[in-house]
Amino acid sequence: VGRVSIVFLTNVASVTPWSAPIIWEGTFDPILIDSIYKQQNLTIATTVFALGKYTRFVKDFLESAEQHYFMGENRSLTVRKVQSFKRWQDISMSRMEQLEKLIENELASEADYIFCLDIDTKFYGPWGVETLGRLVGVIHPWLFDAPRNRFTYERRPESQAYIPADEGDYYYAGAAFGGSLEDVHHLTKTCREKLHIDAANSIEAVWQEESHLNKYFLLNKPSKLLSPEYMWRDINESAAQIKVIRFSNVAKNYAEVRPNP
Ligand SMILES: CC(=O)N[C@H]1[C@@H](OP(=O)(O)OP(=O)(O)OC[C@H]2O[C@@H](n3ccc(=O)[nH]c3=O)[C@H](O)[C@@H]2O)O[C@H](CO)[C@H](O)[C@@H]1O
Ligand SMILES: [Mn+2]
Repeated sequence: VGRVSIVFLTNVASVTPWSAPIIWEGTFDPILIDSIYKQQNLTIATTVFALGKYTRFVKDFLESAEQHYFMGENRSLTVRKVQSFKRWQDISMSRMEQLEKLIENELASEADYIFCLDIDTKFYGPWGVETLGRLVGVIHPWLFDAPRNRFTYERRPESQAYIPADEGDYYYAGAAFGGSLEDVHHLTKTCREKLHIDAANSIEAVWQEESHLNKYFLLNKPSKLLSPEYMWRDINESAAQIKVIRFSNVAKNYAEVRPNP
């Protein structure tokens, strides 16, 4: 009596057209890469914003990060008060300027890498040194499988985030990006400038700073991409390509949690 195992292989691209790696489960050896990075004694900064009712997400974010997000002693947590806004869109967009100033004033000299994450999220699997790189973007969980003509880029030429129909590589999530302090400073500064120009012209990009991030990554190619394992739709959603959910949105009642529609 024999046993037959059937393994379903789902092909995913593990490299971009400009030769940057795309990180999926199976494309790296976590033990080997950990042992290499441990010798470097790196400091990784991570930022999240929690304003208004979004403070409810902080506990699960932090507790799950303790379990799955990098590992190491000497962790420290700093809380800052930031200006809030009436509209959730303004809260979300204002993160670019806050991050730009935070990097300039404090983090540039203190950390080697930074990740900037949404707070309505939770870790479910390992997120480690395989994610480190000069400039890191995450492929959006709703559009990783979609053809380019379905990408929700800003399509109005009046906006600084405009991307014409025949351009664009991937659709990136606004909820997670990172890299070296220098590169992320340049990213946040550029997006802040473009957001201000749009505001002065009374135009708001269709997906706010996520639209500007997508324009930035079109012109400044990320050196590493993370698969949607690193920013998934919801823990209860599955897709054949996703073998491990490492970090996911948590379900939220938009009408109840946001200050405006
Ligand atoms: C998965 C993903 O890529 N999510 C992006 C998406 O919608 P989301 O629905 O994920 O946006 P969201 O409501 O989570 O807002 C983004 C972030 O702003 C902060 N916040 C927002 C409202 C509030 O009252 N208090 C508060 O603290 C909080 O850190 C939150 O995580 O589009 C947004 C801009 O349109 C952002 O680019 C998000 O990152
Ligand atoms: Mn979010």
